[in-house]
Amino acid sequence: MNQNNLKLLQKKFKLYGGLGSVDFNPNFQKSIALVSLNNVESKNALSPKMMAELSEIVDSLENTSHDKNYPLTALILTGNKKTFCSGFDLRMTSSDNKFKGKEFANEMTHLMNDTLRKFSKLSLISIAAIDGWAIGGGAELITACDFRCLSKNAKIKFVHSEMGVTTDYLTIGWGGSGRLISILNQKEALKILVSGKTLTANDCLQNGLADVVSEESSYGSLTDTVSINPVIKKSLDFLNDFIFVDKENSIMRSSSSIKSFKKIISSFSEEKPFIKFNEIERDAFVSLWGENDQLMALERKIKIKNAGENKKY
Ligand SMILES: CC[C@@H](C(=O)O)C(=O)SCCNC(=O)CCNC(=O)[C@H](O)C(C)(C)COP(=O)(O)OP(=O)(O)OC[C@H]1O[C@@H](n2cnc3c(N)ncnc32)[C@H](O)[C@@H]1OP(=O)(O)O
Repeated sequence: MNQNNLKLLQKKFKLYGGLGSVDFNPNFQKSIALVSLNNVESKNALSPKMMAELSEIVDSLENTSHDKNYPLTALILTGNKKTFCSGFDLRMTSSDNKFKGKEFANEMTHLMNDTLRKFSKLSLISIAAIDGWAIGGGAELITACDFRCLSKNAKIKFVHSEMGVTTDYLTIGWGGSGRLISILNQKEALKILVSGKTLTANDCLQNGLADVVSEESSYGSLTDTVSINPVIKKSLDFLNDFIFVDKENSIMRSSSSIKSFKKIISSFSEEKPFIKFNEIERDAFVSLWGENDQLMALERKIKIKNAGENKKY
């Protein structure tokens, strides 16, 4: 979608309105942002207004400024109060018939497809911190993240095949099936999508949809005090292992290297010829070589070598 059409859709969806908000905290933790879905009365369903907000946040994410010592390299996507997200806010359909129409379905799928495609291709490492339900469009959202951390009470359900009233125009509309195939495989994705089975944390750990499980679930509202939200805390631990060489002393890995790897990996897709993929990989390598982060890393290595007995290089 071109940028002008996207801006028009964002504007239109803001006017369509609805309850709730998508909140963005770029300085949640060193180098990590937090995006949270807040529409608690409807289990964090996304209203049109929230879709526009999410789309704008994703657009701004690549350029968000951050503490210069800890450039933004990762983000957590979560839902407020013991639920991740229950998909599209179905209350909209009783407030106005246009939300039951094909025109709206078409706009929604364009906006959400664009948002989640961009989200999954961000140069930031993303993790969905999932407590309670991720259902319908909510299940599709978690497929846009690189990783998923589930509480033991999490439930994932691609409800689409069950939605008798709406399946003729609201099929799997936010790009989740393609992404589910790339996370799992065609056979597993087919089973999950067609059966609409509710997947527990254990199911997801077994089939590979979950990367980590928190034995505790969250106790209450989401706050910046991560210690009271175990799913967020577990997600942070998971991310910090990627980001820091030495967590105790807050020594980061090269942020440009992390972001570059994320860009390279997310640019790979089966439709793209390998040659194109190799080109992207090559360009990234050349652009990093000789830059500050690499030179500093080399210097660190040389110091270690000179200090130690191992004189291989
Ligand atoms: C491409 C997107 C599109 C798609 O194709 O799938 C969609 O996303 S359509 C929406 C798909 N989502 C659903 O079908 C989920 C519907 N909700 C449920 O099945 C259940 O509510 C739940 C999520 C499994 C939770 O069940 P439970 O814990 O028993 O809570 P309640 O059912 O009592 O819910 C509390 C409260 O929240 C309201 N609610 C829940 N989901 C939605 C929603 N998607 N839109 C609007 N409101 C929602 C529910 O009605 C309750 O409200 P009150 O009765 O006023 O308390």
